[in-house]
Amino acid sequence: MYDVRRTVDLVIPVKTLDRAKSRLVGAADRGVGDPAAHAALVLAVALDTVTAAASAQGVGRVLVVTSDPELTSALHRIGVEVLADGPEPGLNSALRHGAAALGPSVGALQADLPALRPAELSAALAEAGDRRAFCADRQGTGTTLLLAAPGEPLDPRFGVGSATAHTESGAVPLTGDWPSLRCDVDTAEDLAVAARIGFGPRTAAQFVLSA
Ligand SMILES: Nc1nc2c(ncn2[C@@H]2O[C@H](COP(=O)(O)OP(=O)(O)OP(=O)(O)O)[C@@H](O)[C@H]2O)c(=O)[nH]1
Ligand SMILES: C=C(OP(=O)(O)O)C(=O)O
Repeated sequence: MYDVRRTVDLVIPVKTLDRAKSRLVGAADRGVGDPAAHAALVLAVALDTVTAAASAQGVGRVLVVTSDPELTSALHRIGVEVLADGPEPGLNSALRHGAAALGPSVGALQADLPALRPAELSAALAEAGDRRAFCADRQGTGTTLLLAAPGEPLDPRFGVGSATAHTESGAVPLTGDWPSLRCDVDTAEDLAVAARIGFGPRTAAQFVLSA
């Protein structure tokens, strides 16, 4: 068990399945690039991420911000809350829109963590305590998790170089050894690393299907 002193509501953003994870097109079907195979992979990765996050100690509500109808239906089937994108376009706007619908203690989690272990997310919440904090990706340049201090705005600064941007915004870099929380999948190499950690069941099934 972890010393998780507060409950954090998480917002998880996902583009429409045809636009999301463009650098992974072809990864699920040996380079063919069939749009249906790509959508199925992005869907599986998102569902594995959300399911793991929702079961982590210290996580309260999980809200996915997306305007994708297929993902929305799949999330509703497993009892996950969904909010459509607001009027402002873009990732950080989607995060602010989601955070505004959640409680006083909020965080943002990336949707592309197919090997996520709930215990590693709980450990990150425990290390953060009541501080504004973030977890960098395994390359150290991006961000997989941003936590606002209780009662403070999320103030998300995701995008290229977000680890630096979050540090400059006063967020403490979390230091734990959490390979599954740090392994977001943008490239085929990231997917290979996540596979070695261990995919969640839906993502694993995509690769069995394409084998
Ligand atoms: N709801 C919502 N989610 C977004 C938006 N833009 C990006 N995201 C999500 O935010 C996360 C990071 O986005 P990006 O790094 O821009 O894109 P990506 O889908 O991860 O990958 P690439 O297409 O390969 O760049 C992903 O889960 C995206 O699906 C947006 O406008 N609305
Ligand atoms: C948007 C980000 O991630 P990625 O490009 O890895 O999806 C980020 O790390 O801020």
